[in-house]
Amino acid sequence: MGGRFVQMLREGQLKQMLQELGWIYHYAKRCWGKILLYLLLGLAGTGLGLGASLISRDLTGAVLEPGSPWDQILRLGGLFIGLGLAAIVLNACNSRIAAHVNVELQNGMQADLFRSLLGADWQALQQYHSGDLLNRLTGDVSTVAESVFTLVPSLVIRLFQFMACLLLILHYDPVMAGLALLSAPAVLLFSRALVHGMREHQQRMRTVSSDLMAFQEETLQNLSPIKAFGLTERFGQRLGQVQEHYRTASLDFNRFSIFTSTFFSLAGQAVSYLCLAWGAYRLWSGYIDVATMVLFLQLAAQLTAAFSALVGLAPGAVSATVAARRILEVLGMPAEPELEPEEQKRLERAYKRGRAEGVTLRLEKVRFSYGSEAPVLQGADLRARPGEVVALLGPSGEGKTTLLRLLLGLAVPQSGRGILELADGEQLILSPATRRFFSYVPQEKAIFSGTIAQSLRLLAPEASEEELRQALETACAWEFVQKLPQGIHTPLGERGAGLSEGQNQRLAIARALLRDAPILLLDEATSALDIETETRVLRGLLGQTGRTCIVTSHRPSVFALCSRAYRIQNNRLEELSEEELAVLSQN
Ligand SMILES: Nc1ncnc2c1ncn2[C@@H]1O[C@H](COP(=O)(O)OP(=O)(O)OP(=O)(O)O)[C@@H](O)[C@H]1O
Repeated sequence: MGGRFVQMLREGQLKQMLQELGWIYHYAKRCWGKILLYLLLGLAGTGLGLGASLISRDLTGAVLEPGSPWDQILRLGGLFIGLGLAAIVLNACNSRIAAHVNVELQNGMQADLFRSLLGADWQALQQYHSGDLLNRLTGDVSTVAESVFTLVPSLVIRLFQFMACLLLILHYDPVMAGLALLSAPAVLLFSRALVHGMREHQQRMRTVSSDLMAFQEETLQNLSPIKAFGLTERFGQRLGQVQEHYRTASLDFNRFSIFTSTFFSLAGQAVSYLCLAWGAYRLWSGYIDVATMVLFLQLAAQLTAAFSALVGLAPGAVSATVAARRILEVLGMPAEPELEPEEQKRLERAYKRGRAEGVTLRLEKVRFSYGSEAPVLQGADLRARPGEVVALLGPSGEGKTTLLRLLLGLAVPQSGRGILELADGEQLILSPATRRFFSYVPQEKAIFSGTIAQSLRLLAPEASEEELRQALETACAWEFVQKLPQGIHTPLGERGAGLSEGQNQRLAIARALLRDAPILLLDEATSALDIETETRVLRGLLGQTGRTCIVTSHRPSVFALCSRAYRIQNNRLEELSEEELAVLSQN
């Protein structure tokens, strides 16, 4: 046994499980008082139930006994009803406590996980499917929260029952106690294989349920193209395939569970028969009387039941540790670096100056690749001064968006550096902390559900209605917003549903303007607009003095408004001459 234990320890499995249990304990600790109260009330409820059974016996005896005094019958009857009512009240209290603890634990874990996801390194997050993360946020969190509540009290109660029975048997007959414990070595012997098998099955179950959620989430996100391409039938079939994986994993797990529970039931039954045989022998030999024999049999049965119940807690515990591991995995993702308080103060001061005097953006010899893939950029140099509008152009997939991610500190260069330079020459290395210098209009739809005003105030919570109107006017959005029946208070659906692509883009531009940051990044931000509206939007935007602007686009109409341009091609960033830019603008 010791060898197996050491082997498990060496493999790290036990260490991992202890780490997971420790983490669950860390959460359970927050609600320790309530869990204890639940446990005590639960035990009191059990006591009341037993008391009611004893009183019912006395009450029946008193009713059947001719000439029993009425006041005794009434007293016992009152007591019986009182105990029944008290048990109902206790049950209600416990159900309330359970709800409190469950919600508290679930919310606490979810909030931590959510915070960790939002603060995680962007590149690390790319490894996960959002459906999988959603499954961890909901399914895994709920599994762990429930386990804290159901497992801990059950474990205490069953252990108490087990020890009490064992001590009683030990008191009357140590040999019988030894026999009753015979199934324990079998359990310990198989515990490693059992726990290992259970974890494997649980992990597989969690993975397939994540796949299922990821598939459903992606399907719902893409309902329009699925319908447009007539793919509803195909997606129905694909759901069937993913469900088939889920079904196979569930049934395999079920087979494993049946096998293990049958094994333990057989072991328990064999032990009961042994106890029965031993008791019969002792009775036959005249060592014990029939009453003691009956007591033994009852205690042995209870002991076996408590033991089976304890073993029965294992799947729940393993499921909780597997879910905890999946949550810990996300919590353990590398976080974006944070600044020291001194650095933070320096950044605050620099930000104020940057807003007033403008900021120069520089990339120096930057090399970047996604993971171990081929580099997207090598030796990239770029400079954009305050008041300049710099275009980034290049064939699709060459790295324009990637370059903006580097500027935003989402992606981190493997070598070289990105710098923000203030008017007095002070330099700040690009990082997540320097993101506040930027306003950004992404390529994809990025309007949240809620009213137009709520969406705009996301970046400027204090903005007045007049300021919102001005930003909408600059982005050429006011012309359609003012025609909406509820104006800026018009509610929008998911990802700005209810507006056209071009209208969504103009809202995103207005929102970016409200941020009032010294650098503006536009990633194909006007691609859905007609040339005339695009020119008006860009003129309004770029006419704002002092801002440093970087614009990615494929359109000549955009280049005509730019001061300088860089082309990304074959992993290189090359500045265009004035003549080249002029030729491009006229194409
Ligand atoms: N998250 C990512 N993980 C791995 N590779 C990526 C990721 N995003 C982009 N890439 C790869 O990096 C390269 C540059 O992509 P990027 O989106 O920067 O191109 P782009 O020039 O903006 O394209 P487009 O004009 O089509 O928007 C592409 O080859 C793409 O496959």
